[in-house]
Amino acid sequence: MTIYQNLIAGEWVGSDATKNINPSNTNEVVGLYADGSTEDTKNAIAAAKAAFPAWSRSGIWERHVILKKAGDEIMARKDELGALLAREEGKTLPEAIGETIRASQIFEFFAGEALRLAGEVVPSVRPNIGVEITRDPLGVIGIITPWNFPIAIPAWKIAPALCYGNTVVFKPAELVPGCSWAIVDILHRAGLPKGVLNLVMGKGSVVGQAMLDSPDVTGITFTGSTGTGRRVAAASIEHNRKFQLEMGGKNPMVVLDDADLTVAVEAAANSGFFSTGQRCTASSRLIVTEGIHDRFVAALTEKLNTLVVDNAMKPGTHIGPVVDEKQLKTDTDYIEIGRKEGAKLAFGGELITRETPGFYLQPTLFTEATNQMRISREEIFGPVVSVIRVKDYDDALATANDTPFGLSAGIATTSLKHATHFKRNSEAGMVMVNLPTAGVDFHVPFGGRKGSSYGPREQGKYAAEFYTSVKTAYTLA
Ligand SMILES: NC(=O)C1=CN([C@@H]2O[C@H](COP(=O)(O)OP(=O)(O)OC[C@H]3O[C@@H](n4cnc5c(N)ncnc54)[C@H](OP(=O)(O)O)[C@@H]3O)[C@@H](O)[C@H]2O)C=CC1
Ligand SMILES: O=C(O)CCC(=O)C(=O)O
Repeated sequence: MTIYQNLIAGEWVGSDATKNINPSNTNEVVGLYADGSTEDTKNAIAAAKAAFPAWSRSGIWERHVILKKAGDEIMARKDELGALLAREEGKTLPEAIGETIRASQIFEFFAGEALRLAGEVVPSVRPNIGVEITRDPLGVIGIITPWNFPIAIPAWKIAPALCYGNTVVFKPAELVPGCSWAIVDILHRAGLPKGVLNLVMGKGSVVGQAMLDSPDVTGITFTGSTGTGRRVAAASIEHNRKFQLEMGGKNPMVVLDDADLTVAVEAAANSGFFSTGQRCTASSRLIVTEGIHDRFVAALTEKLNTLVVDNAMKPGTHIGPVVDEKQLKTDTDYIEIGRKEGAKLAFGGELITRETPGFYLQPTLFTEATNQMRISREEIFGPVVSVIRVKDYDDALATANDTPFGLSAGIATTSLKHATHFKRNSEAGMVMVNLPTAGVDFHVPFGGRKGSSYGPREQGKYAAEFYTSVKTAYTLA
């Protein structure tokens, strides 16, 4: 089998490799991907540092053309790349193609942003002096991505990093290197100069750690677990480096008595269980007022009965497998914890077998959960959802906000008053009304509050805040 190699200083290198396994069919090896070392990472950082002066002064048309070419090629290959994504991560083929389209749109968006780079000229408070405010690129950006969005998250970090004139060392999650390799290959062929974008696949504890330890990495953007996020933060403070963290969520969806039941059930099923619940924006707490509680639980259970869990590539599958054995164990451990805590298992909870050997788990719904139970407080990151019964809207809002996290939050209601109040008073970075808490647009800010995020927002034009440093220049006229 061919080894998909790392890209360091414009050369494909590496002979040690790790198998990329399909979670829908563990007999299938998706490909062999290079296993980078500390030395490889140091070489990649040195290459990115050497390439920075020229790339930071490159023309905006050159950046536009390269990012646009990448966006166009990803779109032209959406079915093939979507299939690769579904095979390596396990989300269903339609979801995977949708994510691939999103990645293409992100490159197109930042191709446009490259042409819109601008500063400000303002008068000084002193006579005969001009003031210019501009944005400089940071330098070498370390990009560390998780496994759950194998093409969209790399796209929304790489595209702005390059657009604003930074060079990059990129380390994707070891579980899903395929889509990352493909987009780096596309950008390389699109004409990026040597060393501007370096790919080092391999273990977080080796490659990621070497990035954290390097004084030459001037910014790190990270999405993943809270534990690793804290390591990124500690190491970055040590090096006086800018960093941005997107971590977990325990996102609430409030369902009020006056909700449209169909809208509420569709939003809850999508948010809680699609993409196998493996989204940081998933709703894992359904906070339901008394008057609709029993009808909502009955309708949601009926909906769950219709969802097909199977091979991600099979037509008709609604929910693919869990990503790997480790995550499956986390999910089943939490199901056991929920049972012991006294929540009622209203649906699912069992492992299932399918034609192909994979990590299949039934969508799992607990009712009679409290907001203090571990299943309601800790991020599970699987298709496991708790329903928490509350008295009224005020109780629902207080319960929704009573969490260490604050990424996204939703409300299902037909009341303008409650929707408006919830948008204002939710302690989450993203609020959805009558919509799933997951599934966001690519051109507007993405990020949360409290334990979910740290640093400036990602995506849209707000991305400039992380990837650039503001400079104020004074000139005597
Ligand atoms: N907010 C989100 O979007 C996500 C949240 N999670 C949460 O995290 C839990 C565990 O997932 P997991 O994949 O283990 O998350 P991690 O935080 O371990 O992984 C995220 C990224 O960090 C890398 N990494 C791991 N250790 C280090 C290190 N010491 N230094 C630098 N980088 C490192 C990983 O590399 P590698 O994987 O190659 O070792 C991966 O690229 C999930 O159950 C879920 O709760 C997970 C994914 C996404
Ligand atoms: O919900 C989305 O569209 C994005 C979610 C996400 O970025 C994540 O789960 O890491």
